[in-house]
Amino acid sequence: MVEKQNFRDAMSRLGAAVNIITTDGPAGRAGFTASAVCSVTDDPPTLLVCLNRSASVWPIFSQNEALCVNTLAAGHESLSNLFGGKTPMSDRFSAARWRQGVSGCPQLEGAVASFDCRISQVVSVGTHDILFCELVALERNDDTHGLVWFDRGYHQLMRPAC
Ligand SMILES: NC(=O)C1=CN([C@@H]2O[C@H](COP(=O)(O)OP(=O)(O)OC[C@H]3O[C@@H](n4cnc5c(N)ncnc54)[C@H](O)[C@@H]3O)[C@@H](O)[C@H]2O)C=CC1
Ligand SMILES: Cc1cc2nc3c(=O)[nH]c(=O)nc-3n(C[C@H](O)[C@H](O)[C@H](O)COP(=O)(O)O)c2cc1C
Repeated sequence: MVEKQNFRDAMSRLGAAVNIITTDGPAGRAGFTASAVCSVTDDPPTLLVCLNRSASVWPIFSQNEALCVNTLAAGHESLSNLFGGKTPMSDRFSAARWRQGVSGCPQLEGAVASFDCRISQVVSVGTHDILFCELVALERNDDTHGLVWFDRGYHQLMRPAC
């Protein structure tokens, strides 16, 4: 049996993009920071997001039918901390500029990419819900540098100059 702490220590060695997952709809607006995001299939274009059911945002994401995965850029570290902590929702959103995407969910200005999705399926595993998300629209910003969560800290990824 692998201990939880041992698992987390090993998982901290897997670098991952940092994302702010937003939603809006009948249950209201919410957002949280997530590194557990992954591409599932490109036909139809689908990704997954793992959300802890004990998070304050869970009731909102479980009622709304859409979300947007906003992949963070270098410079978004403090915004990531805001959406990853015990911060009131209004403080989280007032710290950045947002547009409304096709799905109605907030899209972060200056994100590396924004994946606007409808939630197509939800599977519960252990403490988390896996949200399968089918793309309805996407935006890319190729002028930004990347941001990775590795070894419990942020690391900026610079694009090489041409
Ligand atoms: N998948 C998740 O739910 C994740 C949650 N977090 C949360 O963010 C905070 C800071 O995390 P770290 O500084 O990276 O240190 P940490 O020691 O809490 O986590 C190390 C690594 O373990 C994994 N992990 C952590 N909590 C998990 C969970 N409840 N379920 C599945 N995997 C989990 C993630 O890959 C994480 O980067 C913690 O409260 C952590 O729970 C962070 C990353 C992923
Ligand atoms: C870098 C980072 C990555 C995180 N990744 C996830 C994740 O993939 N899934 C998740 O459920 N929570 C993740 N969290 C934690 C949530 O962001 C946090 O629980 C969420 O903001 C809810 O907090 P609240 O209950 O105070 O509102 C992450 C936090 C940080 C700082």
